[in-house]
This record gives sequence, C-alpha cells and structure tokens, in this order.
Amino acid sequence: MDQVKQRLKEVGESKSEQLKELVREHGDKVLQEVTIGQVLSGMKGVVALLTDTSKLDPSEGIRFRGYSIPELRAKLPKIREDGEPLPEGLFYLMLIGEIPDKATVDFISQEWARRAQGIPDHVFKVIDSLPITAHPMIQFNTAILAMSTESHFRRAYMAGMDKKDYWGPMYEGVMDLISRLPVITAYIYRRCFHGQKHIKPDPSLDWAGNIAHMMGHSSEEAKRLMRLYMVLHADHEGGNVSAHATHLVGTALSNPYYSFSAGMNGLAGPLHGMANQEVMHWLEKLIKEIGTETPSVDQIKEYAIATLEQGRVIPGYGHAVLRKTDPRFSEQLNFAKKYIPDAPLIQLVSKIYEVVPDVLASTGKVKNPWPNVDAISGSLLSSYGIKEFPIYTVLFGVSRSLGVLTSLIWDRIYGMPLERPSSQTFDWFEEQGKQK
Ligand SMILES: CC(=O)SCCNC(=O)CCNC(=O)[C@H](O)C(C)(C)COP(=O)(O)OP(=O)(O)OC[C@H]1O[C@@H](n2cnc3c(N)ncnc32)[C@H](O)[C@@H]1OP(=O)(O)O
Ligand SMILES: O=C([O-])CC(=O)C(=O)O
Repeated sequence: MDQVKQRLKEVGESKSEQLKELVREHGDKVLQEVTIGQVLSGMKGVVALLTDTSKLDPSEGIRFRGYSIPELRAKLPKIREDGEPLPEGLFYLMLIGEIPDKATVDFISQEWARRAQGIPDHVFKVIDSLPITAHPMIQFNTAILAMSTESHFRRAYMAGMDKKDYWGPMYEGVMDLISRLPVITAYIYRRCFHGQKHIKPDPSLDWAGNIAHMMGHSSEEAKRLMRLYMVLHADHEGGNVSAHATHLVGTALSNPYYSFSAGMNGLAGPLHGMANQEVMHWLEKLIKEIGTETPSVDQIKEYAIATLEQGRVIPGYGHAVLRKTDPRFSEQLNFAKKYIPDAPLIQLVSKIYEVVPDVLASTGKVKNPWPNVDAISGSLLSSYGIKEFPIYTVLFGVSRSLGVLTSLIWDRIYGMPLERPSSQTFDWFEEQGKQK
C-alpha cells in the first residue's frame, strides 16, 4: 500500500465510524425547511449532499478543506518559491485534509507519471476513430469511457469484494484516471490542432507542467499558468453539476470512469464548464461587430444589452451560489496583471468587468451580476498561446477530476448509499401551494 493510501486508510477508518455514529444519534434532526420555489428553481440552497473536499461561501468564494485560494498559494508546496502551488498538493489536501510536505507532493507526481504510462492502446484507437472535427469534449469523454476497461473497482466488485473495502480499488482507479487525463488531453489537442504531431510525456515533470509540455506549450511561463489553472478549477463543493453528477452515478457503484464521465457530460454544458469557450465566442463576436479590440465602455454596454435582448445569457457572468466576484476570476486577473499586463484580451476582460455587472443588475432578475471563473480563463490561456477555444473545457475537466474523484473515494469510505430522491407531479406541487 503506498504512503498516501496508508494515510487515507488511517484517516478514513475513524471518519467513517464518526459518520455512522452521527446518523445513529442525530439521524432524526431536522436540518431546514424547503420551499416550493427552491425545488422548482434547481434545488438552490437545499442541503442534500455531504462533501468534505471544499465549501463555497456566497461572498468569500471557495475554501478547500478550510483554506482560501490565497492561503493555498502561500501554503502548498511549489517547485520554486515564487511559483504556483502544485495541484498534486491540493489533491492530497482534499483527500487527506492535511497540507502535504514537498516530499509527499513529489511522490504523487512520480506516482502519476508512472501510472500515466499504462493507457491501453485501444483508447488512442477509439479517439482516432472519431472525426477530427468532433468537439474535444466528445473525444475526451469517449476516451474516459474507453479507459474503463481498466477499472480495478469493477474487477474487485465482480470478484465479490466486501463493501467496507470498496474504497481501496476506488483509490487505485482514481489515481490511474487522474494520472492519464493529461496524456489524453494533449493527445486530443495535438490531434485536432497540431497536425497529429504528438509529444511524449516527460516523466521528470510535475502533472500540470507535463500537460503544458505535451500540448507543445513548454515554456516555464505556460507551465506556471497550467499549475494555476489546475488548482483554481479543481473543486467547487458538491452541488455543482460536474461534482453532483459524478457523485450521483457513483452511488450506483458505477466505476470511477463511468462516474467521472457523467460529471464531464455535465461540464460540457454551456451554463457550466463550457461557458469558458462561450466567453471566447462572445468576445470574438464583440470584436468583430464593433470592429476593434479596444471598444469603448459604451460600445461594450450596447453589445451586452443586445445579447440580453436576444434572450441569451452573458457567458462568464452570474452564479448559482456566489453573490460577489468569483475569487477564481480575481486570482486569474491578478496573475495576468502581474505577468502579462499589456495583453489586449486581458485589458478587454477588465473593461467588460467595469460594464457588465451594472447591465445585468439593471435586469432586476439576475441574482449575481458578477464574473465567475470562466469570464477570464480562456483569455488568459489564449494570451499564453493556447488559442484553440474547444480545448478549454477539457482542461477544466482535467482539473475538476482532482476534486470530484477525491469525493468519490470518500463516498466509498463513508459507504454512501444509493441516491434516490423523490419526485412529485405538477398537480402535487399545485396542491401544496394551495394548502394553508
Ligand atoms: C464553472 C461554472 O459553472 S460557473 C457558471 C458558468 N456559466 C455561465 O457563465 C453562463 C452564464 N450564467 C448563467 O447562465 C447563470 O448565471 C448560471 C447558470 C451560472 C446560474 O443560474 P441561476 O442560478 O439560475 O441564476 P439566477 O438565479 O441569477 O437566474 C435568474 C435569471 O437571471 C438570468 N441570468 C443569470 N445569469 C445571467 C447572465 N450571465 N446573463 C443573462 N441572464 C442571466 C437567468 O437566466 C434567469 O433568467 P430567467 O428567470 O429568465 O430564466
Ligand atoms: O459551483 C457551481 O455551481 C459552478 C462552478 O462555479 C464550478 O463548478 O466551478
């Protein structure tokens, strides 16, 4: 058993006992009232999930195991003191609940580099059988499903494993899957956009650095950006579509590949992760229609109002939980202002930030007029030379694997049962509304 798994076993055993005791002693305690409005508007604010890896505060934004993003940037191990934290460290923090030392992070980097070599050939053949024009998320998700032939969990389940031991093969599958996503991503990227000229992984590199390297963006600057990107998108508590879908499918004891694929299908929606690509199309159209990369505040305002009048959303703005500017947006903006202050797209994003919140607020219905993570991530990637928009949601998915798959291991540690909420008919809701 490797050192991370050993520590997880120690932490997990006592936690799963505590959960059983909590349910035994306080299982009948009422948590909250739920209104018809909440149920019929996407269950917003309904507490229905247990997720330890991170918690979202509407004003402060995300905290990973209690640590804010600035705290993580200060505390998690880095390659260089002035660099970005390594996502391997965030993975360990989310999994174990403790900040790792550099030696542990190096162990995870090496372990993932080793496991990344095990992708079976048929996975690349499956990708190659898709049209080159198929959206990278189609190729990514197809590859994830194709990799499920390797599932330790499925094999162990079929062999009759005791349910208290499920977490073990789940851990192995998750480690394999996370390790292999960078290779798959770079393969799809080079296949679609760089003449199928593939670049081998460099086993001496960290996980995020290797993504940049295999994509062909191997400068130190691009690697630094990739480390930031992979940390910022890793998790957003349990209720977002990708986390919730991964968890839900996992409760049927589907293997980690099936479960993660479900989450990635959700991430591919334009109201969730695909918003990062939508933003780029929105910016492109803005530049084309107005005829300049440096539009005035009034021109941006007019363009934003026209978007709303067409019955469309302004991508990159609004959020189901946040009620302030997303700190992930601010972190990326600060990063850009530090390293690439003159980048035209970043200047455009900053100007839009001055205008769009007022436009959205004036509708009187948008609950959060502020930018989310997707309002800037594509512009940042593009400014570093990663200009092919359709790969952006795949990169989001690679990062999101860290959080949702960590939670999936914990679901098996806790022995979470099949999830099966009730549904009711329209007539039932109407009846409830009439009752005093
Ligand atoms: C990583 C992420 O997933 S972050 C989110 C990425 N998604 C986007 O950026 C897409 C644009 N934003 C949106 O569509 C929404 O703000 C969402 C999906 C993120 C949140 O949705 P909700 O929680 O339903 O938002 P909210 O309660 O504020 O919606 C109320 C109304 O405002 C509208 N609204 C919300 N945000 C926006 C926006 N950016 N532009 C235009 N209208 C908006 C909603 O469509 C809804 O309109 P309706 O009543 O006519 O149906
Ligand atoms: O929290 C949400 O609903 C959406 C989001 O920002 C994310 O998943 O990163």
